[in-house]
Amino acid sequence: MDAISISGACKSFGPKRAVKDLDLAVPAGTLFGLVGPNGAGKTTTLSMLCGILQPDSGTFTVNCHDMWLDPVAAKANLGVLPDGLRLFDRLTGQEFISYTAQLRGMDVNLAEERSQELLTVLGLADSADTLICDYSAGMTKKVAFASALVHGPTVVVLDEPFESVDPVSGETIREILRGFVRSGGTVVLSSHVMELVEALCDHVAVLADGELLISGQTDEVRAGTSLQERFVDLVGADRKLGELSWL
Ligand SMILES: Nc1ncnc2c1ncn2[C@@H]1O[C@H](COP(=O)(O)OP(=O)(O)OP(=O)(O)O)[C@@H](O)[C@H]1O
Repeated sequence: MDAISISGACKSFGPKRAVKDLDLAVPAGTLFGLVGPNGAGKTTTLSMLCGILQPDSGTFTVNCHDMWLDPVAAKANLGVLPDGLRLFDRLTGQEFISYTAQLRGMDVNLAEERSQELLTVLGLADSADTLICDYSAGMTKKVAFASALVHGPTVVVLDEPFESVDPVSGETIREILRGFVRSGGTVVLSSHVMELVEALCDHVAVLADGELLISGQTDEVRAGTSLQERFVDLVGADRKLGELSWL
């Protein structure tokens, strides 16, 4: 069964066709990496999937619920770490995670308990009572990550979850995600770090210029080489362009 299914997705911004008739299926219980060059359409695709950005056309389902026809059902078991979305930064980390949990209908005591647990696991216990506006970029990312998990979703969509995050916290996040998938959850994440995606994700899709170039098990996509090499081959980078004669 597919936890996520995208079919015929299109989105343009004026003349720019950011996503072009994209089909993508994410099997349940997988750790799925979405990679692509800058401007490939990753954030646009994930934003449409999560109900943040209105698509021009296409269907987006989460756990068989249509995100745009039945958003309440589709979002019920979904956790989202969006890229660049503002948090309520006049709340402390503890308040924000707890508030998010309560918006999800959780009991206040459980919300407080889980937010403290998440802050501790993510190394933010000492900053639990600091306002988010005073957090560093990595701390803010970790609080947003915690708020994506606090209600115990079955599917999580994470746009660049490792960006700005220190190596120790990065390993903690990877451990959390591996454990989540072992217990039956599904993860979709975008990243520019090929080594990380190759080591962490069992499935990967490569997007370029709004189109899906390849999708499948990581070993199939790698095709006997490294994901980095395969990615560069697929997106057709001209290595000579990296040479600056005057430098
Ligand atoms: N709100 C917007 N208005 C106009 N153009 C946009 C908007 N959002 C995205 N785009 C354009 O759509 C294309 C896809 O952008 P998107 O952010 O989805 O790419 P991405 O793969 O997430 O890139 P990156 O890896 O750099 O984060 C880009 O050409 C971008 O300039």
